[in-house]
Amino acid sequence: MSQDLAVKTPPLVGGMMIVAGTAIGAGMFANPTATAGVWYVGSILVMAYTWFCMCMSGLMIMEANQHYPAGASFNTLVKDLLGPVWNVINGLAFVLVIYILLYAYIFVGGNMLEPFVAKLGLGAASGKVAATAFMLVFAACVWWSTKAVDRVSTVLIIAMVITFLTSVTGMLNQLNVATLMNALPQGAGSVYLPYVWVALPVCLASFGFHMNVPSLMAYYQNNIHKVRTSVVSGTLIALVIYCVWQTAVQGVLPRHEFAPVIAAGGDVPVLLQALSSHIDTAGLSQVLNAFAFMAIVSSFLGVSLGLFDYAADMFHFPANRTGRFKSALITFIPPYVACIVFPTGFVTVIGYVGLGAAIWTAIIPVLLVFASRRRFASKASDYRLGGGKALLWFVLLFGLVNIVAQILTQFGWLPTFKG
Ligand SMILES: N[C@@H](Cc1ccccc1)C(=O)O
Repeated sequence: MSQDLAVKTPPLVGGMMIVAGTAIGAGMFANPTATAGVWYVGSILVMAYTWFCMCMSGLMIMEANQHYPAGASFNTLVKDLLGPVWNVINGLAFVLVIYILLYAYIFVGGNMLEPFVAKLGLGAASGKVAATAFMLVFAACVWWSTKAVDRVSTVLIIAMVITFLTSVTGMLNQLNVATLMNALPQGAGSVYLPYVWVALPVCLASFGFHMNVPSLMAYYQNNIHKVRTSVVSGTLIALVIYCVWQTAVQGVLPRHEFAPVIAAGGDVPVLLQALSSHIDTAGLSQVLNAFAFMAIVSSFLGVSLGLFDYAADMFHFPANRTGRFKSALITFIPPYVACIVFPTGFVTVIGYVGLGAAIWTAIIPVLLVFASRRRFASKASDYRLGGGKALLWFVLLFGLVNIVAQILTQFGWLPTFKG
């Protein structure tokens, strides 16, 4: 079995960072706004529920993956266990999610650069120029080499840890428990439960990391113990960071003051602007801005690499500059054009990410386990996720609820909190 102790595999911390790094991203800025309706206690419960289901579904991909040689891709598993139809559904949902994420990152990154570009005197064009500049600079990193992405990401992660700790400590110092509990005299109502549906898909998106599982199985040579620990602790790190962030934001910005942020589709600069009117020092809001910008860039790099490699593999583009240029065109042009032509709100599109991601991060993993338990006679040495069929149905239901919630929200059939 591949868990042979003689096989030396890389240290655990790398896997944990990969999972935490992929999970923590745009969702972070969407969560406080998307959960303004359920507010603080509700949001913590929604996040805990989502974390549990998403962590379990990650382990399900691992359980199915153990029957294949290390390095087998997500595609290989789906094609072999579920057949060509599911493989097409999976591929489409995968590409769609990445395109929407890149769209959101270019949108937000451009918005954040706009004040600087506006100083050049470009007038109304400055928003588009800013989005173009953001896309070109960071797409160039991806095109240049994976190593360039690796280097830039490492620097970003170190700077993010510093800015996150600085800004969050500053915010937690100014935290108001009455704000957090929505107990201010001018508090915005006490109806929370109907808003849970709108919050779910956005939270699902913020716990997505599942394309990492087959890569981790390759990285750790099918060592179940290491992959399981990476998935569980990486997603736990994400949960803790999201909860701290949620406390800092919803403890500073009262529920009724989310109105302008919600009206702007959850725009990150509008959220940061609203926060800065409650945070005393100007320095703190700058640190927060810097953190937000780096979080967007690091997700942009990580997510685009996923599609970049997928495109290169699918169209057999060579790994030279021209081949990489073709993969880059496929990766960046569609989301960039969409962003210039249809600039919509940020939280709105993250909801679509939740819809597409529910397919391949919740439903497909459950189906993979059903199929693999049927296909492969279980050996004593095999890993089997506990919880039996009940857990599989629990996670399947989670995926379906998220899909239905997002579709109904789109039709305007679910109550949305307006502040
Ligand atoms: N979790 C990522 C987005 C993501 C969704 C689905 C899969 C992978 C990544 C974020 O919050 O930015």
